[in-house]
Amino acid sequence: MIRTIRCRHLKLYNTLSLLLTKRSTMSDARSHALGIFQSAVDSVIPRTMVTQALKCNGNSLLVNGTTYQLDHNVHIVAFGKAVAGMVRATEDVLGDHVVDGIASVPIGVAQSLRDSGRSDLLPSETSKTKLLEGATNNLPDEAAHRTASLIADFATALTRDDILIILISGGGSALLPSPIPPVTLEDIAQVTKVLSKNGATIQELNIVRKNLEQLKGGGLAQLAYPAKVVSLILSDVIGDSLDIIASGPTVPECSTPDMCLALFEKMKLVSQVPQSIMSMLSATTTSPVEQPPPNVFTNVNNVLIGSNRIALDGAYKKAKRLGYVPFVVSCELAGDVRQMARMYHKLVNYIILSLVKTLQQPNVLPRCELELLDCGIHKDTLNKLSTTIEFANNIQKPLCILGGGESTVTVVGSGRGGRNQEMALLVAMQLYRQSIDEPGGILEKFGVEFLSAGTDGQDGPTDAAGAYADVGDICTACNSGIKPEDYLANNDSYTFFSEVRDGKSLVKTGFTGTNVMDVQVLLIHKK
Ligand SMILES: Nc1ncnc2c1ncn2[C@@H]1O[C@H](COP(=O)(O)OP(=O)(O)OP(=O)(O)O)[C@@H](O)[C@H]1O
Ligand SMILES: O=C(O)[C@H](O)CO
Repeated sequence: MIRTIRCRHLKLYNTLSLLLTKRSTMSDARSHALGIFQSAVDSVIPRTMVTQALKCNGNSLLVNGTTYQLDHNVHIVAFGKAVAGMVRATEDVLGDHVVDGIASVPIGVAQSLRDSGRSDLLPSETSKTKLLEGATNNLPDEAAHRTASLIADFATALTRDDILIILISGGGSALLPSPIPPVTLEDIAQVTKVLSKNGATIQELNIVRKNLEQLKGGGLAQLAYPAKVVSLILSDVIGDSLDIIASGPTVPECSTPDMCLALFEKMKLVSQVPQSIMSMLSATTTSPVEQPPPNVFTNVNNVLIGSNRIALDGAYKKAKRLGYVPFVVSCELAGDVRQMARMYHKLVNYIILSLVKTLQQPNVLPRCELELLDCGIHKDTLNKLSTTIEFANNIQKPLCILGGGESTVTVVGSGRGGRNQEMALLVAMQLYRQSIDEPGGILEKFGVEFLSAGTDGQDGPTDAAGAYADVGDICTACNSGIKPEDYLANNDSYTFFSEVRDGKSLVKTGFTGTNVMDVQVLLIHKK
């Protein structure tokens, strides 16, 4: 239940506003947070990743320790939300060694890239790769199905002299539907909807897809055999499991139909799963599963070229260059957005308590530690953080805490927003409430800025990547009669940030051409 903010504390707001709108500190910290986020994105943009992965020297191509002979024998297959730019970068590196290609990309992607002035993320005019759009609303549809069939035929026609470069990113599962009859495309769309609506994880959803579709779970690599396969993979899943990203079309499969049936039972969804799927899974469990030829996967070179961890590495380096002591709390943060915001609020308190080492209240720090463990932070991480805080304190430098992953929002209201904007608003509100509850407390001795944004540049159905927020945003809102808790209750974080400070707290990067989930930047400095 959202507690009502006590707007009668007007005097205190004004003092806080004054403190928090000290122009230079505010804008410095803000531009630092944005710069750090931008570096995270820059380290996983298609051109950076692809040129690092494909090393060309004359007619030889080195990828992940394996050398390939180039002889105008490269074919491209691509599917996912971020592959248009990956195709462009691959063709730029390999030039006319690329002879043909097919890419399955989301509906409208080409137009929206052109509209936002990012034609550099589209295949060039002379590209050999056909860009085919489909999968409206990230669901498998007829258009994507047709493209998937073309891709299957394309891969099957390759010979041992060919090199197939497969470019994979998040959203690839919906863009490469290949139901095994009698299961139909509609059945696949139906089971996807039922599982997603009932809170199945992406791991659970993709295990089901892999057991029902031909190209998933290593199926595409099997069709391409005996061609040599190089798979460049951009991860949008926590843990970066290659068999889960886009349902692992080039990764050997070890799940079974039994696992799918057990999942439907566990989630009490048996009655909502199409009959053809239930029959197929039940039938396969009783007959031995067909094994792929033994050499298929020795011909496959799967390379993870981008991930949230790689993005956070980029952010870490930038923070260090800007004079912060950086610390990565985790690149696997997941769960409800309120829990994640609570964790960041606890982190702020843990850090500032450690910095001031409150001798008057010796129990506060251990309590804070227990709360963080309770929020899912590992003991090991806390120990390392504690050493980092001490180091920052000794050299009198500000701290930059970095986190990454993907939160979830249960949308109950009719407002506009996204998980990142909602998290930023929640964190700022918790800090604000603390300032009200503890006037003159230790929080006021520190500047705290928080940014949360999606690396793809789009947070929910909005044109913002996320938001940057601090106590000042909430003070400013309250001073203008805007009640943040009303916006939160209506999942209307985008409108909130648009109305406060003329929308300057929204992070707007435009479509970035990559997608490795979300990044948080928390800056803490002594005032
Ligand atoms: N008004 C809202 N406020 C907060 N979150 C919202 C709102 N509307 C939608 N969302 C969230 O936005 C998400 C969908 O947006 P988005 O396209 O960024 O995520 P996605 O489909 O997971 O894609 P990707 O993983 O590629 O970022 C959903 O998780 C949904 O809960
Ligand atoms: O396409 C998919 O399966 C998801 O985006 C996870 O990679």
